[in-house]
Amino acid sequence: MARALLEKGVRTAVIVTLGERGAMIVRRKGDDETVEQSTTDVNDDDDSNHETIMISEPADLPHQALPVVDAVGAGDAFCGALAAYLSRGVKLEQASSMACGVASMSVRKRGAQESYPLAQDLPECLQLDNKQQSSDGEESERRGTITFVTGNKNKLLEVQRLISSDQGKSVPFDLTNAKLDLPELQGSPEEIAREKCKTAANLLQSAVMTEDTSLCFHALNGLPGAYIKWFLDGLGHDGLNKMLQGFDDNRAYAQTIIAFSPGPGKEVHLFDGRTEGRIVPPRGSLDFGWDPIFEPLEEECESGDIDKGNTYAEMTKDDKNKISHRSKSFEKFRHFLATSSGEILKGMNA
Ligand SMILES: O=c1[nH]c(=O)c2ncn([C@@H]3O[C@H](COP(=O)(O)OP(=O)(O)OP(=O)(O)O)[C@@H](O)[C@H]3O)c2[nH]1
Ligand SMILES: [Mg+2]
Repeated sequence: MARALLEKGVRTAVIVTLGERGAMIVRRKGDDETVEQSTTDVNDDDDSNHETIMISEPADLPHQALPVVDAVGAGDAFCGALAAYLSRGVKLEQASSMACGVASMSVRKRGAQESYPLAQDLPECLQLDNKQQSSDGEESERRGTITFVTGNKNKLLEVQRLISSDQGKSVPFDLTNAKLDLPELQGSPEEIAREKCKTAANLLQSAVMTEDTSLCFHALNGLPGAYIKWFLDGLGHDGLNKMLQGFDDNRAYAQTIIAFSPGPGKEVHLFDGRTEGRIVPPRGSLDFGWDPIFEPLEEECESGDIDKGNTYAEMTKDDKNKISHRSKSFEKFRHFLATSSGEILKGMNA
């Protein structure tokens, strides 16, 4: 349906609201918000001409814990809020995420109009544009939104957990999520991360963060590294263990590289976090990738003051976050956001 509407001449994008799952933006590949209608011949059965961007509300809105009581008026709340944000110059993806946030407030009250929040009742991160307009150049008041582009729900959950445990060290940025599977070039983890982040910033025309995780075996000079996803899919936990048979070194490190760009064509900043461990037969919950075969070294556990001898999959999520590759990289990123926020906000608005 969205593709048919685009074919009939919708100029920018079709947005489909998806209830509690947020919303979806469908547009022609290569279009940004200002591009005139494409002349591409669109084939309804072939998705190669379109891109779909999944949008969710900003993480950690204060009302999220409240029960949903009535969905009447939620679509109108979304449309009204979207129009308001767009009219203030907020980009489509960010405006859609914020509009999901407003609609999710409306379903927590009964009725239609009575359920819409007043501007002054909106939480800080949904008031972004008011702040920007009223602050008149005063940077300390301004906030920016960064879109975490990932197709991996477990990564998103861990980063959301890191952010919510970050209260008190807060930075003037809100995080939203776009679920996109981006092409990943071959190369070193740094090269892959840099190119993926550039692609995401161009595609979304906004400030983005991406993250790439590698699992690097010392005995294999760092392989499978960034290609661990395909090795894990192809060989499973047992196969990964077998790859080390014949070596007397089962050590490996997990590495996350967060890449951040304030916008299309802007500099990409990389933040590297590593945790040293051993590859062992699988133990613990099977929720997340290779967690069951990665046992962090004793020194890593000591540094986080957690029990030794467990795989990531046997730890609580909070314990994993105390020592994980992801949390180390995230901590560097958070420090960068905290110490360079003025410059970054300028770059985002330039
Ligand atoms: O057990 C795990 N514990 C972790 O902490 C962890 N972090 C990432 N992964 C997995 O390692 C591969 C990296 O690939 P990756 O960085 O390209 O991710 P992805 O393609 O799934 O998502 P994204 O690229 O859309 O963000 C994928 O198989 C991920 O599922 C992990 N597995
Ligand atoms: Mg990937």
